[in-house]
Amino acid sequence: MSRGLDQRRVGRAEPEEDILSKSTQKELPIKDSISHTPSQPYARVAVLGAGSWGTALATVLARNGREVRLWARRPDLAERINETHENADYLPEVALPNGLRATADLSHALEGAEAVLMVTPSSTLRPMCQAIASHIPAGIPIALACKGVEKRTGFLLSEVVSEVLPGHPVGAVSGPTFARETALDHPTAATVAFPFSYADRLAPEQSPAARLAMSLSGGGFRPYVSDDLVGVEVGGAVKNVIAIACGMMSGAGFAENTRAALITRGTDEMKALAQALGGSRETVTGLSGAGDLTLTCSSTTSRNMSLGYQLGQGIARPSCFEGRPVVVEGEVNAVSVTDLAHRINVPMPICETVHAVLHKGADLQAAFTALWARPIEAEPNALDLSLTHPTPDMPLQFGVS
Ligand SMILES: NC(=O)C1=CN([C@@H]2O[C@H](COP(=O)(O)OP(=O)(O)OC[C@H]3O[C@@H](n4cnc5c(N)ncnc54)[C@H](OP(=O)(O)O)[C@@H]3O)[C@@H](O)[C@H]2O)C=CC1
Ligand SMILES: O=C(CO)COP(=O)(O)O
Repeated sequence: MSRGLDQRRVGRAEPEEDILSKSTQKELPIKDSISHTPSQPYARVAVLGAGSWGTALATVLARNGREVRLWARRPDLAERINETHENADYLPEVALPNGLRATADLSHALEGAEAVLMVTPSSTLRPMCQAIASHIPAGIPIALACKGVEKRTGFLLSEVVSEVLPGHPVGAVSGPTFARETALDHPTAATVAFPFSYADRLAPEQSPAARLAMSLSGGGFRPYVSDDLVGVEVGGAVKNVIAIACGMMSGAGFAENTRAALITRGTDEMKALAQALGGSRETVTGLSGAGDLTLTCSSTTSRNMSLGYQLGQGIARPSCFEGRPVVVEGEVNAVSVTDLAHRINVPMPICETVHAVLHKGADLQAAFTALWARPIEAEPNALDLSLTHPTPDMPLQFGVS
């Protein structure tokens, strides 16, 4: 039984700070005996997924001197990337570095890799892990660059990896990082998170988080390191759902006050979920939480914001993105995040509202009117209040700018 599933059974988990301080106290003699030599970047990295984000991360790694094998699902795309040094399907007109080679053969992609990045949509993670199981040597660190919660199980994506591929350190790379800007080397910061314990007899500098951060670091790409994987993963999964809410309200004609309220209250929903799963509320105020939420809620470059915006304008789902299939993680994660929140009794009213509109046929205007008319709450939730909204039946004035 995985750690997360245990926590979901018993409800609220022991706070991360307590776990860390206890283990640090116990492990002090080990900590003192570890030598802190400089961190070595990984020489060769496999990036699985040649969509926009996989290609951007592979570009950063290769530009910073790593040998990179980029796995593309379609052999023709792999061939075109190698011939033209461009991924015209996902990042047109971005020159890809020489150290980046694409392949459609998973065993070839993983051959000699010292670390692996998983960058296909979250719903494909479990089959991807199953597909690589016989090709990946034991102990190779696996970092998630996809964002989400698994729908059927309510597992964080790291728990999916640990279940299918036990024995690998599992972490994540997450932050406010639009793929195209990252590939073009615009100044970008992100968090690299792996759980850390001195009991593993590694100095922090030798941890997978530090080594992967060193591997990515350079040019415009500035990584930060964290050991709160739960907090980092929760931010990445939830921010996409909140961005859809932001898009819906913007598309329906509301402006900056509304966006700021949704970003702030959305951050609170992330904090509550992270804490309930054993992560830290503080992590959620960092790049992978509030940082990514701010980015994603700020422009229709975001596919999640854009979907919400179109729905808020009254465009029917099949016509959004001109009918093209586009990966919108918040759409599937509106279901998985709210299901998980129900299981462990965490109120997430914005995510609930998005879920109701996307998947339960709720009317967008009525659903957001109800969201705004909820009983008044304390901020932060220290006070035990019982205050009803004074005008619960007055609808929001949609369409008035
Ligand atoms: N784009 C961005 O700016 C960022 C994205 N992310 C996250 O990265 C993840 C991937 O998104 P992104 O790269 O943007 O998506 P894209 O739509 O750009 O690319 C999707 C990729 O996944 C592949 N794929 C689709 N279905 C499957 C499947 N069933 N099995 C294996 N591969 C599949 C596609 O292959 P094919 O071309 O053959 O269909 C393609 O390579 C998401 O979780 C997203 O949230 C995180 C940070 C930034
Ligand atoms: O995660 C992202 C930026 O950090 C990309 O957001 P979208 O999937 O909404 O485009």
